[in-house]
Amino acid sequence: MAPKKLSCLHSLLLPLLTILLPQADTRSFVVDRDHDRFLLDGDPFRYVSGSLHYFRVPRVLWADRLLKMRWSGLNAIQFYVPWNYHEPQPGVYNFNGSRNLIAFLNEAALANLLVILRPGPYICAEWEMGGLPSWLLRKPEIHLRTSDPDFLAAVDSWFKVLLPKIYPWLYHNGGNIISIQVENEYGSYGACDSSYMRHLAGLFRALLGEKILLFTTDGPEGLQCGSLQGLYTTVDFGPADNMTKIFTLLRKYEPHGPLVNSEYYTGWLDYWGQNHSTRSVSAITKGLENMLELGASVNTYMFHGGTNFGYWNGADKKGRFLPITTSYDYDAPISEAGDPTPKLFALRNVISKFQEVPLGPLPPPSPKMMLGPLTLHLVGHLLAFLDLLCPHGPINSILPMTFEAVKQDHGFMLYRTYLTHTIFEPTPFWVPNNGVHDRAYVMVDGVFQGVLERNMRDKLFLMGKLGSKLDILLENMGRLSFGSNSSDFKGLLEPPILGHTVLTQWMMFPLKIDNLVKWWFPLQLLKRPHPQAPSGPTFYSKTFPIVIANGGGLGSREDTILPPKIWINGFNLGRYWTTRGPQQTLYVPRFLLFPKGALNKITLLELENVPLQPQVQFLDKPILNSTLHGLRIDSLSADTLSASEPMELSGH
Ligand SMILES: CCCC/N=C1\SC[C@@H]2[C@H](O)[C@H](O)[C@@H](O)CN12
Repeated sequence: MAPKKLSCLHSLLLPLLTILLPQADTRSFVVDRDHDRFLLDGDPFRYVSGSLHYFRVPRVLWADRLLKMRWSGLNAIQFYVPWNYHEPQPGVYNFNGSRNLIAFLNEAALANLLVILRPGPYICAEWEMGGLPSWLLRKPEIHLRTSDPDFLAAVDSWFKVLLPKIYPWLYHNGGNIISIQVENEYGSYGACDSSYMRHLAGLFRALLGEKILLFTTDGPEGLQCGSLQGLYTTVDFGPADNMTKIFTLLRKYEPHGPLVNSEYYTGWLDYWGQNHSTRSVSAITKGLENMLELGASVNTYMFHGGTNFGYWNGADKKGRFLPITTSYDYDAPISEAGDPTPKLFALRNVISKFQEVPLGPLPPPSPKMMLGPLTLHLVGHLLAFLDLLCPHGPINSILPMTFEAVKQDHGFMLYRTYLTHTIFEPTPFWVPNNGVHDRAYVMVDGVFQGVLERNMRDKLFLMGKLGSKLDILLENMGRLSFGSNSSDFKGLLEPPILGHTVLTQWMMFPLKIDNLVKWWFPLQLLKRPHPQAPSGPTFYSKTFPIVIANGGGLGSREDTILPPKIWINGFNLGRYWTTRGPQQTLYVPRFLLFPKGALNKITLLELENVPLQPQVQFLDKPILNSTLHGLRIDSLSADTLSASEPMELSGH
């Protein structure tokens, strides 16, 4: 291994690793087409891999998850590299903390796991914009995932930073990366731009050399456009699919060499408002055994899903816009909270029939904590903090501007205009062409009027006086991560209409909500309550000590599960939607909570039905499968939730 920077323990291990491992010049991972297999250092090799995404797991928990995956019998892991996670602004790079890709590779090496790396540039993964940075859309005409020169220039610039970082970690250079995927299910995109794929392949070869195995992954329907001469073709499918039929089709692209399923689905993703997805243990284990009996190499997607913290969830479009939930539990063998499930033991049992699995006990599930209910106090209406939320003041324009046009990547923007005449009767208010992307909380003179929502609710009825202030708080709920048009612009895409009047003269306030919560709220002891009863977007908070009756003393801080959407000590836990479900709780890793002696701070932003005093409860079990479909909030027991519409928080 050639890790760059190791802890002292790792430095002690390195000489040992060097002795035990073959020297870099004898290391190889290749396709043996004569025997339809891989060879690792010249010996027959089959990988049984699992996907986990470092960008969905706090760094402090990486080693725990990787140990559990190794113990499960996996000999490799597969993960993406999200471009937008590491290049937040053009030319600005972040590989620190939970973004430290090299540290994650090192943790995988220490867990004795090989790596199948998928750097994109597009990754899908139900991640915000499929991993592409939204600042690409500042050129509105850009044609993503094609040989569009503007797109390729940005891709080249990004990969010239990323790929040299991983070069030392290629297996034949002494690292643990055995193969690298080019793009992701390109055959499903619809552009079918082979010059784009050839450009990527050339770039990877130029920056990574000729030895590393480069491959593609597509569903069976995408193999035609997704595969490319010189890249090893692999396929993805789940337990309900016809393995024989799909592998037969794959053989048309790879007549010789090992069969590979790069994404064998152990579960599935969740959308807000839809039922929680599950996949049966028996179907999954049967399918895995059938593939292993064929000698195929398999990556289980996901083995550990994790969480879409902050604003990082993506979205799909299936007739209508469907944001992905904060939880990426995926019904995976390791739960979102990091706990082994029966599915893990069942898969380990199958794997043990084909290769050695580590002996010894599996780490037990992490202890969970219950606390509360805690009653939050009202801090103030969102509009009362506009000076702190938008310190640079508004941007003025005759027509409303998108998030991308004002360089607001995530979260919220406030659109403001003033009525140019009095509206005496309730009058239709709407945005043409489904132009609300994605949810709009409408206020007149600070009084909440209702919500417009993309594909769901397109009209309100308003009244107001000449000069009344019309405020629209616009929520970006995550950009499309799959499908043929990922140029998913956010904001008011058209000027709203009130009656027969096209509303113009807009002020745009890009809101830095996370800065307010992280820096100002702790400092600003003053409250700025509503001039009237709570109405519309409102902040609440609560400080509290952690007292864990755990053996009488103050036990270690445990993981816990919080109902509504929330910030904990400034960390953005993600989105939450009580009236939609299926997710009713949010995962709170224990490292976010301060032990005794320090006060923890919960901050909540309610957007719609704002209670006087919402309550939150720390639970010791997640609730990911209760789609409420219009059930009233107060019909739920107090120990699950009391918050109404949840809200936004920024990236971490
Ligand atoms: C039927 C739609 C297939 C889209 N592909 C999906 S949905 C879940 C997974 C992840 O998004 C993964 O990132 C994709 O490569 C394949 N896949």
